[in-house]
Amino acid sequence: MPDNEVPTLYQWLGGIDALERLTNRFYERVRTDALLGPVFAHMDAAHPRHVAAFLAEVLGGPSLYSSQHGGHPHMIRQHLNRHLDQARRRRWVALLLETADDLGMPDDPEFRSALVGYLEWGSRLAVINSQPGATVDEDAPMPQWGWGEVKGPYVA
Ligand code: HEM
Repeated sequence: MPDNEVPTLYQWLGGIDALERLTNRFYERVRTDALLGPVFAHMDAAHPRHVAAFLAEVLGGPSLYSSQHGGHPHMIRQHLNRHLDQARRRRWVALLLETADDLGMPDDPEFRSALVGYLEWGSRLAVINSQPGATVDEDAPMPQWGWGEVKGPYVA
């Protein structure tokens, strides 16, 4: 990457291997969590890999989820009628961030504020899409998330 080029969030966090480490460890914890365990009781063994592919694409990496896993409409479909609530959403976000800390993922203010921003947005949409009457927009584009207001990593 040229020195003056701002990395994507995907590059900054370490690419697909780092994301798969994150989701594998995260869903191990989810399984044993009192609030979230029952919600994910029937989760497929490939679920952590699929979510890593989704996050990779959102955070500026390759279009793995669109090309191999049905794209954004498929993800939305997975949340329909799950009746998720704010308590479960908050636990989901908190556990993911704790797992990122445990794994020593980048914790600079710029990266973490962008990551938290995406997780807040995405998890709130998951709750909305899980309520009775929610429908899937088959043309929904994949979200794209960047550094936001901080514009890039801190350079001393
Ligand atoms: C940024 C937030 C989120 C993202 C990016 C995300 C992503 C995904 C993706 C990509 C899938 C489909 C996986 C596949 O294709 O196999 C999925 C399924 C699912 N998600 Fe989420 N999700 C988010 C938030 C949440 C939250 C907050 C909850 C619950 C508290 C939740 C519960 C579920 C469940 C129960 C499934 C189906 C699991 C199964 O196969 O049994 N998601 N999610």
